[in-house]
Amino acid sequence: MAGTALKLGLNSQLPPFSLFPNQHHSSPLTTTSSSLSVKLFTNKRLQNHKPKAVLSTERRTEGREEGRDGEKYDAIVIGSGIGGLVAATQLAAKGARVLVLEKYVIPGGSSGYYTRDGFKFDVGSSVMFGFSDKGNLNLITQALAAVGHKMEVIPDPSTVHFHLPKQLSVRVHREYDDFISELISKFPHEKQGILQFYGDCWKIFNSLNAMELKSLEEPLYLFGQFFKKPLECLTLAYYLPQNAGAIARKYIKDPELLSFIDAECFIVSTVNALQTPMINASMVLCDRHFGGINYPVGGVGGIAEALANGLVNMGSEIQYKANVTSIILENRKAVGVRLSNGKEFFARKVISNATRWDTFGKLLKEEELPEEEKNFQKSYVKAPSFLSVHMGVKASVLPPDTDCHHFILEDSWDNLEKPYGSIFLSIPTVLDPSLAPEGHHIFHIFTTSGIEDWEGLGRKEYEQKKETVANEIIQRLENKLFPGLQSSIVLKEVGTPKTHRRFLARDNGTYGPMPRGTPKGLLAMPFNTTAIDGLYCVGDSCFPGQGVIAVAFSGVMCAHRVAADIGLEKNSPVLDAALLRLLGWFRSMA
Ligand SMILES: NC(=O)c1ccc[n+]([C@@H]2O[C@H](COP(=O)([O-])OP(=O)(O)OC[C@H]3O[C@@H](n4cnc5c(N)ncnc54)[C@H](O)[C@@H]3O)[C@@H](O)[C@H]2O)c1
Ligand SMILES: CC(C)=CCC/C(C)=C/C=C/C(C)=C/C=C/C(C)=C/C=C/C=C(C)/C=C/C=C(C)/C=C/C=C(\C)CCC=C(C)C
Repeated sequence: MAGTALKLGLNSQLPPFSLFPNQHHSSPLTTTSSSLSVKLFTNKRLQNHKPKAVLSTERRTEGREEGRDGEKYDAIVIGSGIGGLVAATQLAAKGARVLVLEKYVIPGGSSGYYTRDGFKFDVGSSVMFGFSDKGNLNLITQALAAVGHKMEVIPDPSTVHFHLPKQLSVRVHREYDDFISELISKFPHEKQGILQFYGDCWKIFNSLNAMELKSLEEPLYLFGQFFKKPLECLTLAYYLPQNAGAIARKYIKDPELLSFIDAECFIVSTVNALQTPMINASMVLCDRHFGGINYPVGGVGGIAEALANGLVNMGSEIQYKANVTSIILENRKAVGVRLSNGKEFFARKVISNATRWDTFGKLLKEEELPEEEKNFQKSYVKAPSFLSVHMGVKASVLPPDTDCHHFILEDSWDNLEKPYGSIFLSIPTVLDPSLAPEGHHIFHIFTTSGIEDWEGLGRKEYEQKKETVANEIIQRLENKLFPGLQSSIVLKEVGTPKTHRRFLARDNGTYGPMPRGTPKGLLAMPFNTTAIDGLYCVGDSCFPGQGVIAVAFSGVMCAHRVAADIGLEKNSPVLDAALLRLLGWFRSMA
């Protein structure tokens, strides 16, 4: 539970966000995994598997690795973000032999971690959806169970505490009734509208929760679901092209309440409610009360570590410091990948967990951009990146009963979507004190920021700018919530969009896709197959978009489609072709 002692190394381990060369990050597979509360289920199949080599980039010296003639690998996955790891582990659980190639030294991407001076920091979000023990939408729990793991989690009593203009303060309690009563107490004249809007969200959530979630690109499954759960499927089909803001406006008139719903959506989509697909909004606005937000003991990085370990235990492989620089095509079919050191690996299918911009713009740069990708780029732009500040602070700076997650927008609703306009703050040590040395807390602060603000600066100017911008954000937090914050800091690491670009290998350090205008809900979002035969994408630039649980779903869908294509799941080539054409046509209508 919360107080479980986690032995963190005494030596500083430089963080991924440090820009100093020659930094090291100890392998999660050799150091910290034993200290995480990860339980191995009894699973005969897993016990019979012998762990294969990990970190084995040196295994063979010639250019070409095995995998071609004997078809050693059924699939290669480029990148070990949660999207890539879920696709890989789901495939391995179906009996496929998978190779994951990760550029960095540990798994997880945006859901990784780093340690420094006894603090253990989550790289990205600490708000975990899908981590409960009930329903069909606990996709993180299910992904871990597929590799025989279960992580101990700490229930968060509130998802987020909003601190908004005109002193509007709303706490999103775990219990739905408590949240709704608090919201109604702030907007009593909108009681009906509030119940109707959130009621629609529940209709969608309950439909999603009733379904078995698999690839929407696989016709036998999709038609089977329509047959088994017609009402639920029709509900989802009805809401698929709709956005939360438009539905909120059907029921609610008060502009301040509509702005609150914008903020509810912004924290998960980085855009306002009018641009946020209703299905995605419903998923997060309800799961936080249904399964609740649960924090994994030992930090978010433990999820990726457990998945990577599970993958290896099932006889597949993961290699680190394996930077894929191109996807190898033969007769317009993806057959393998080439690394920066010249090594080549071959497999029946290639899955890219790099963003679609990176996949098509960098790994396939010689190719003309396929029409589908042009359409994707017409509908979606890269969301800005983040400025992130990871701090260790003295515990005395926290008022009693401080919540774990906060969203702060001080003066004007107009600033919601502006760079540095609003501030996200997570204090995961409120839930799991073992992440920091005794008497200290972690502050993970982030705010949107574009790469253009950080380019063309000299080294000194860049460092000075990081210090100035971070200090302004910290001062705002001090003024609003934590008197004495500046003087309580014992450790501070600032990451910019350039840092995110470098360490997460995401074009411009982007947070993910953002609709160019008002989208038709999720209709234009591409699934996992691509115009290149044998190449699939997974992660947040695929349906349903950003979010750890969202990319986990994209991993489940991708694994199902690939498994059907390599004969590990039922498939029907005739229906496949018809459905893929139909889905392409739907997307072109968006
Ligand atoms: N600060 C934040 O909170 C933050 C920031 C960005 C993204 N996110 C969230 O993180 C999730 C993204 O998950 P995801 O699974 O889509 O991806 P990811 O970005 O987390 O992981 C992609 C992985 O692929 C690796 N990679 C990329 N290109 C590679 C290459 N050429 N060769 C080898 N490895 C390569 C990267 O190193 C990374 O580990 C989403 O939930 C997103 O919303 C959060
Ligand atoms: C195909 C056709 C055409 C039709 C058919 C119909 C149908 C059947 C349909 C179906 C559908 C489905 C199944 C769908 C599904 C979906 C899903 C699952 C979704 C999900 C989503 C999720 C999400 C979006 C999530 C997100 C999250 C996030 C992003 C988070 C974040 C967080 C953060 C950033 C943190 C914050 C912090 C603070 C405040 C501090």
